[in-house]
Amino acid sequence: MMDKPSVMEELLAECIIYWLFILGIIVSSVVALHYYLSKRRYYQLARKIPAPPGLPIIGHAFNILMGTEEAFRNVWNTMSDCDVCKLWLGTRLFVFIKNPADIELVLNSRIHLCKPSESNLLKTCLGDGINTVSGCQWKSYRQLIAPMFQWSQTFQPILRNYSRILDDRLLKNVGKDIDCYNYMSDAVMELLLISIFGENTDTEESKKYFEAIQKLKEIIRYRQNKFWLHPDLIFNLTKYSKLQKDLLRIINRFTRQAIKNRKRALMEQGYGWPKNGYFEDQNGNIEHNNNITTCLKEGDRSPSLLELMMEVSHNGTTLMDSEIQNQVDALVLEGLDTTALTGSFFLGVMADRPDIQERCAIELSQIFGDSDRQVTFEDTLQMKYLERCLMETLRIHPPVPFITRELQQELRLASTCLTIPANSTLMVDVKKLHMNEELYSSPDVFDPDNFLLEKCVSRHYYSFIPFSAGPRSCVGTKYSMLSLKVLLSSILRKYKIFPSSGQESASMMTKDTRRTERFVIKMEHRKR
Ligand code: HEM
Repeated sequence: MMDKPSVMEELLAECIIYWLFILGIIVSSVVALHYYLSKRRYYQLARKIPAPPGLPIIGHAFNILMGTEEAFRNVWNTMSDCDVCKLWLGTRLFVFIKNPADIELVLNSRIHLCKPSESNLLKTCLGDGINTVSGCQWKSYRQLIAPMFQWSQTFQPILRNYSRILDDRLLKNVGKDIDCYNYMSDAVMELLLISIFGENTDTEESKKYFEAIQKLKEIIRYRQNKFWLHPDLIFNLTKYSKLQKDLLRIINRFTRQAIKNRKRALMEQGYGWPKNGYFEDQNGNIEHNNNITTCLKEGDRSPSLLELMMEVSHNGTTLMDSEIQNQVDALVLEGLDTTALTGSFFLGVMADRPDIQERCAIELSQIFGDSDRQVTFEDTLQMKYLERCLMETLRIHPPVPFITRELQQELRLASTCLTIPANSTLMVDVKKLHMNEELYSSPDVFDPDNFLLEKCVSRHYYSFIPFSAGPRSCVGTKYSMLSLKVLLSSILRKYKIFPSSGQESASMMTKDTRRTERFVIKMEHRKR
């Protein structure tokens, strides 16, 4: 049997507990004070920024728990009266801006180039793509990839082939209800397949790859909006975790195989594969790797983006296979949904506004006359009215409604005397900017003349930023405008578009921030 503790021992135990308690209070006070002192400026600056009503301590987390749409709607209402607005998510600060002068300060800067930590979710799935990394790594990827998109003409033979494929598919749908988004995303998918992976890639595997990328994007978006799903520990308990793993398996298998196939094809043509900027010829001699593009350009086809990436060398280092894989996935991820949404909304508006559709058709008949010939790059340069309609589509319905940055340094705004603290997440509200009455006289009305030259020059340069602007803007801008012109002009030259009965008016859906509107249209042959 154990002896009962003596009075002395009991006193000693009480004393220890007492001092431990005191020590605990001191340590937590020091930690809290240190946190407050280190963050004092952060909170001082943040306090001055206007906000929609929130709760103490948790801020707007409750709103976000109800769904980000609700939280963003609050921001939308608050921002009707002021250019800046904040949202608290626990201790994380999100600041929304919509004034072109402030936007220019951020997007044009060489300092504020970092993506916020939410993009880490994308990074953990698809690796270090140009769209998620920051710093030197981003700079070197950007220097490699951006020039590949300067060669609009090199896409022309591909686009020409493509509009023929599109014609066949359209013929099958004449007179039927067509879901614009499904239709456009199939079309853009094929286009991206040809441009990125080269020819003969329209297989079951490639369809699965694109489907997987789209589903993965949905899962990532869902997870980004539910902050309690951010830690892997919790996310791994959900059904989405398994689905994500399956999708990643499909994506990785497809891209790896595509790289392997292109390498084999190039080797069969007499080119070995480059090692650190060099390649082996058939006799095993090592030569500098600078003539695959030349070889392909001199042949009867343009190099695909994958081939360009495989070839490209920078500062003596070649992209590794895994890096190429990440960049290819990043391009598909960024390019598919955005281009498809724009085309879909454009078709919805055309169905809704026969007057505008007719003006496009007249412009196209002036370019092509009665000819059935395929569209050329030069033709696309003459499609001025169609281009203005596309820009107006992107104004009213920007596929990327928020452009985000993690601020590494404080940012003093130009429009007010407010300063946004370092380490906050900046959200450029593209939709709100494009709906500003001071920039566009009737912002809710679909009016392609908003993009007449004289109107454009009288507005602030950063009044229209669907592709963002500055050093981190979209690399696919020219590519997507060119491909949309080819796709949409091919449709409007031959077909008249009508709304399907019961269809919500596309040109009136200006206030809604939803991303994937569904428009159903009908097509009939256009009389020459
Ligand atoms: C209508 C079509 C498109 C729109 C509206 C659009 C819009 C955007 C926007 C707003 C950004 C964010 C830029 C920033 O953070 O400042 C972006 C980035 C990007 N886009 Fe696009 N995009 C489109 C099509 C494409 C296409 C077709 C591709 C490629 C095939 C592409 C590739 C990229 C890439 C790689 C980035 C990341 C650039 C970087 O971080 O340096 N985009 N895009």
